[in-house]
Amino acid sequence: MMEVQQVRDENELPNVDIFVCTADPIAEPPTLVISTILSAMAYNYPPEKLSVYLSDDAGSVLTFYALWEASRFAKHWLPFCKKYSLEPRSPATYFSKLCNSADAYNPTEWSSMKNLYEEMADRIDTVVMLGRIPEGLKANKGFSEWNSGMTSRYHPPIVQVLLHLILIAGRDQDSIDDDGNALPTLVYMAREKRPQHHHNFKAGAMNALIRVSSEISNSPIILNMDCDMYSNNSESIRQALCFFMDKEKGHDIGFVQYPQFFDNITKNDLYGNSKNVINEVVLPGLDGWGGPPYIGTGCFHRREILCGRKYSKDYKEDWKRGAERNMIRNACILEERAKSLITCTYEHNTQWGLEIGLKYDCAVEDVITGLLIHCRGWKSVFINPPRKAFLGVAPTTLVESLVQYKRWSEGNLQIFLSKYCPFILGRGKINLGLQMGYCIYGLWAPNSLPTIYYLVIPSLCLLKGISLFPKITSPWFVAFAFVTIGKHVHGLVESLQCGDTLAGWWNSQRMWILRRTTSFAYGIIATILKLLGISKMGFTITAKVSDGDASKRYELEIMEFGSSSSMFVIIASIAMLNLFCLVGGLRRLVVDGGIMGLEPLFIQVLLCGLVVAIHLPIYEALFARKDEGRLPPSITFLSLGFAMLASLLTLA
Ligand SMILES: O=c1ccn([C@@H]2O[C@H](COP(=O)(O)OP(=O)(O)O[C@H]3O[C@H](CO)[C@@H](O)[C@H](O)[C@H]3O)[C@@H](O)[C@H]2O)c(=O)[nH]1
Ligand SMILES: [Mn+2]
Repeated sequence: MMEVQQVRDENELPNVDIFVCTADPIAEPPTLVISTILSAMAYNYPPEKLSVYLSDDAGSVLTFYALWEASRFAKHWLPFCKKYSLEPRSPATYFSKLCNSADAYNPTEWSSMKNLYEEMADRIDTVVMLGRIPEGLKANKGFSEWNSGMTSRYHPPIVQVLLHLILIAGRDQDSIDDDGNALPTLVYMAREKRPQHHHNFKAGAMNALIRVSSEISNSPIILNMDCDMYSNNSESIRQALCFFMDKEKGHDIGFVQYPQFFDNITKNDLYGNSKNVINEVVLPGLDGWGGPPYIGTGCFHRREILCGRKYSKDYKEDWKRGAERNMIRNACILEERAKSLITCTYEHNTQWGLEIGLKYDCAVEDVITGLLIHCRGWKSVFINPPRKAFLGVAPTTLVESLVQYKRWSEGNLQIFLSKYCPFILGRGKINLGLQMGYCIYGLWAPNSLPTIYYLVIPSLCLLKGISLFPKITSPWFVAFAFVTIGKHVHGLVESLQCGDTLAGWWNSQRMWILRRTTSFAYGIIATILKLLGISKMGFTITAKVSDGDASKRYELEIMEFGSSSSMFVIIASIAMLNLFCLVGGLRRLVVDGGIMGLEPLFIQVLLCGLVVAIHLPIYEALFARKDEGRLPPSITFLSLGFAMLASLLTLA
């Protein structure tokens, strides 16, 4: 990858727009959001060519306040980053990781910057805790957009240009930093929300951003970042541009996707959240078949392609697009124009969400949008440089992780069952390998059915003494052993090679079982209900914070239950059932047949034993733990009841 990097004339660099989405000031704390924003503003890239947009789906004045603070802090932070070539440029991460000022080049400057940051973060946290902004600010431009009747689901469109170079001459003296250099453009946007109009979640926010930015900066390249995923490498824009601007091959490329990595994964990755194998094996593999899917964050698109353009040999990118800065000196006019593009009714009777912009009505708007781009003839590129480009927040509780996988499996199954199925839509348009690559995810959800079968039926048969698999002495046994051992050894080696630990691999095996029995099963049900028109699509945001004790347990890698989610009933019942079957089955063997009776049931004993072994943390949470994160007694009773019922019915 690095070889492609060419030194270019700085003047040739195109403008770049960065979109950051947030949706809830409680689940996604504004301090987290602005750290992402600041890391994006601080890219090593000519600031007058960079515009950063925040879409706030909560339309919250608290988030706006945080962004306003960030716009002021940026004046000090950006020169500081550039002066010392800091990495990472998210202040929250930088100051939390480099705790020792002795490592800094200039300890006094370092400490004063740290204080400045911490004071700002404190002010923001206080405002968020109180739920209101300081009285004195209310009259300020921007803040006066809010009034008491507004909620996250009911508010007018808001666009506030916080920093914009061209305005310097007029109102905005703030658009230069401490060293007198330009700051990137910074814009706050909250699209209009009314309860009677569906807002299409992140896809709707992205489409609104596309339109608002077209009015303000209109850059040819767009980078999309989730608010919880900061830039960890200030060179990422330049690296991505190497592909788009490559004289020979750049022409075909629609988007450039960086992997998703997380900076809150514990040593043995209890919830199997790290995507090491996906990032090191699967996505590079798909890259060879025409390119990785669009996975929502850390992705650079050409604006035109995001807006539905079909591939053609004659297409010429207008790299100068947006370079003629909007010469309107009055920010208010710009804002009013932009607002008119994000009303609830703007998209009515248009192709937005269908042919233009991100696709609506899919829980994985990113994947389906990327698939459509691929099918319009464009290629994508996967880029994974040694210094990670983006680092995010992975779910820290079991239920969060399961709900996230439910959304993903549901969205991908929905694509698979629709006219957008990669095999149908992609036929003749994309490589068969890529079609199959997309379908791995489409078939996640259906995979729950065989998994549940294998977790329940062989164990119940063991309890009853019915043999389902070949004896150890049978030649067929070899086939079973070969497939099972082969698959798992292969998986294990791959996982270790990609940097997982042995315990991490074991944990991820457990997570796959839990996901298949819960997330994926729910994913099937949700997809069916949606197909029948009984329910509508939802988007449950993943929480980015957890309370004190829960996060301590996360650090210690103790599984977090705590709530009584219906998913836990399934998990606990399967665990209990297998325990009963193992004990009952072994007892039967000892009492009736002695060790000789084991032969025909060997595979089942082994399978059931492994299921019990992998569920050990579940038994602990059911019976041994006393902390708040254990499984609640109601779940213990329910699961005992279900498991006993199933066992008794089997034996009867
Ligand atoms: O109505 C909504 C809901 C979500 N978001 C934003 O979408 C992003 C992703 O949401 P998150 O709860 O963090 O979901 P994840 O499961 O972590 O997201 C992954 O999966 C999603 C699709 O399911 C993609 O949209 C994301 O880009 C991808 O990182 C966040 O920035 C949210 O603020 C909105 O802007 N509006
Ligand atoms: Mn996320």
